[in-house]
Amino acid sequence: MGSGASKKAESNPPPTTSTQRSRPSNSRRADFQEVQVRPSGQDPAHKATLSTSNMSARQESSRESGGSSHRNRYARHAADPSNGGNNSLQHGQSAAATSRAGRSKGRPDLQDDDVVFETFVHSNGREFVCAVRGGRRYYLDDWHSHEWQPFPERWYSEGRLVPMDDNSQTRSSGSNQQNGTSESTRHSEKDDREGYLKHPKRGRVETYLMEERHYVHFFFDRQTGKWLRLPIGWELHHSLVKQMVDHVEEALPHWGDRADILALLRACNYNPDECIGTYLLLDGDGWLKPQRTSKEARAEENKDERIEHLTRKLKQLQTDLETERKSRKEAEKQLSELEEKYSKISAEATSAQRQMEAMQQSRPKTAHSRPKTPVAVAVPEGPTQQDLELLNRKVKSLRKSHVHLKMDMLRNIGSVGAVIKDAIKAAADLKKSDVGSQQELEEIRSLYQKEALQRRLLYNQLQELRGNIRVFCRPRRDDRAQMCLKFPSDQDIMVSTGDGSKKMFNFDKVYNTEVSQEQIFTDTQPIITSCVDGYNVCLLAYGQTGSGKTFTMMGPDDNPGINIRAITELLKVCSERAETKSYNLKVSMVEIYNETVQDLLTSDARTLELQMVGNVVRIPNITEMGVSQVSDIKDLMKLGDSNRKVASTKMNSTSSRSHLVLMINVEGEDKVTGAISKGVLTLCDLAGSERISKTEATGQRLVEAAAINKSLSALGQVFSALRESQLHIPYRNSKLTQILRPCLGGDAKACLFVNISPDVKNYPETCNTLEFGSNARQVALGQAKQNIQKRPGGFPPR
Ligand SMILES: Nc1ncnc2c1ncn2[C@@H]1O[C@H](COP(=O)(O)OP(=O)(O)OP(=O)(O)O)[C@@H](O)[C@H]1O
Repeated sequence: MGSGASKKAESNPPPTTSTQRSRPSNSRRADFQEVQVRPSGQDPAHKATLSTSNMSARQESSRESGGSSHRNRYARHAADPSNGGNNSLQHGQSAAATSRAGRSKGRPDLQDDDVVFETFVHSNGREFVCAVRGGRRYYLDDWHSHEWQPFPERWYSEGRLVPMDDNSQTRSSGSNQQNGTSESTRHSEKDDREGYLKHPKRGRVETYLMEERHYVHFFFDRQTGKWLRLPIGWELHHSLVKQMVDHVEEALPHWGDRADILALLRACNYNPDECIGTYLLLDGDGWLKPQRTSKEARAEENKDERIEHLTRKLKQLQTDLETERKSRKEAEKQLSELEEKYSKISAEATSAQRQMEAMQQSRPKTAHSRPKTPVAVAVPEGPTQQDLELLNRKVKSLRKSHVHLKMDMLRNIGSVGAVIKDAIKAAADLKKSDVGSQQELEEIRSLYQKEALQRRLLYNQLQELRGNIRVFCRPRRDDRAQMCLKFPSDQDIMVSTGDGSKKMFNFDKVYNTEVSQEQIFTDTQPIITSCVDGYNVCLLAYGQTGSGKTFTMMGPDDNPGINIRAITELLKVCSERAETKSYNLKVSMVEIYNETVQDLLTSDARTLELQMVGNVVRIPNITEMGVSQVSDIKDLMKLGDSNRKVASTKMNSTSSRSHLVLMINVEGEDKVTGAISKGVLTLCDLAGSERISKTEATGQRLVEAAAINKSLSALGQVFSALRESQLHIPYRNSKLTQILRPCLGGDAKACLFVNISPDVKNYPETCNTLEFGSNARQVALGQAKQNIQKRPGGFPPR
């Protein structure tokens, strides 16, 4: 928001009062103006007038009453959707009402006089920082002029108000939900992530290159001692992945190709529902289906042919079988008929035989007893010889076919027996393999136990690979304060109050109040010095004013902090490697004050512009000073320090209201291979994170507070987005997050110091700081990458 914002405000002048008209247009009054913003329906006589003096008086009374422990970043309570959401803040009065609603709901300590910061997103895409105090809403015309203007009534219908903490959510729930970028960003900068493609059916399709964070599945290769990417074929055997693929396959049974499913699952960041959704959304799209190779097509065609051939063969066999069955039935019928006939004929033959025998017995034995003339004897008609022979032949053939049938039957019974035998054998095998599986299971169990042990050993290595932000907690030494801290272990810290409430936090390292500067540096030394090997490294100090951030980062002259020790150590490491590598150390120092980046290594504290090109942040014209010996460092720090704006606050007369960012570029060239490594060490002393009511901020201090609130909220939003692997990481929400982007973008190593006060009076702020640290600790940036190139010239400039 710069001159453009001012112009817009000028072209739509808000209602002004006589007080406003009378002041010079170029006035740099750093205060709220006396205003008359009359909410509709409010009695015109009931004009609230607010001036610097009465604001201060209100604050003083609020502070003295000891009730104002509200932290401005709790502004979200004021816009609780249940209270009507952002858009329900129709005017100053309702803002106060909402504020009160928020107080009664979530923060009983929220006072009417507390300042609530918001962002007004105008429908034209521009954004303004707003502040609500005492039921009145104001907007900041320009970070440089520090002029708070009364919020124009008509703007309520021209845009929306967003509590500062919820910026990212509102952005993504707005009209740009799909691409995750704000309109304002689009208006103000050309975004090279936007693009389009031409789809044969859908026509022009808008595209956006999301800065997505993805899970990547690795396995540990013992041979190389490295974590390698899991091939799809292996991953399909992983139980968790298998479950996901099963889940998708169950929902989309016709898909069939498990590798294809897994590929889309990977693309959907292992979210089966998203995978199913994507498939269903694009199903039927010719583009989605992979092209068949000619081999696959041939195989497919052959398969169809084969199936057809086999079907034909099967049909033929079925017909043959049917014919066979019929003929067998017929043969059986014939057989039974013949058998019947045979038994009849043989019965007849037997009776004819008997008759013949009887006739022969009754014939006279002598010649005279024999009649002289032949007598015609009536012989009963029986089967002839021919008949008998025919019959015999038939019987024989029947016996033959009977034997055939019997053999067929026996053969069939034999094959059924073989099938049964096979089944029994298979069942036995199954039983055996079941026993085998049990043994295998036992082996796997013991293997798992071994693996679990090994895994514990590999945990630290994994942390390194995942790139979790390492969070160190350092409480300030304060001998006069009543301690509210306990240190159960070197990774745990317990915060307790007099009323007995306790909170436990866990960090990578928790120091006690006695820890030395040297010890602090020793613990961060390996991370810091890795920038000599081409890593981007970032160290941040976060905490309320006076908690020891500057002490930790800069430190006093006789007991220096991380900044000076780090550069000294880098010089030492570089000189140790001088035989094989030549190094070049360049230092830049900037301050981010009121959303303006200022170069601290020029006497005029020049304002710098940031350029975001893809993932790269450029700061053209930034002063870079070479450092070759330890004495250079102190001169450089002094120069930067003298240029730094230090605003006094009541809590700490030297407390800084700006972020100090020290960047050390370490470029090394291998004398043998010519390979160039380029690492950047970013050391950042953040502005105090405390609520503004405690610092009694008015006027210019209020503008500073708004800027600090905006940037630290933006840092928290970046952490949250990274932690939740959101599609859009809102780096562009503040200058601080833009500058820190290379350190929080996925290939750097990051360390966060949460500096806290041990004083029981600071309990709420201490808890807020520790919560911020806990959230940051869950952020995984991904494996840090070395920036090494064979030839110079390929590195993106900062
Ligand atoms: N560990 C410590 N041991 C001794 N003194 C300390 C320690 N930490 C901080 N102090 C002292 O406390 C005072 C406030 O510390 P410091 O200025 O570092 O706070 P800060 O968090 O940087 O505040 P600001 O936000 O204003 O920059 C200083 O006088 C500093 O010397």
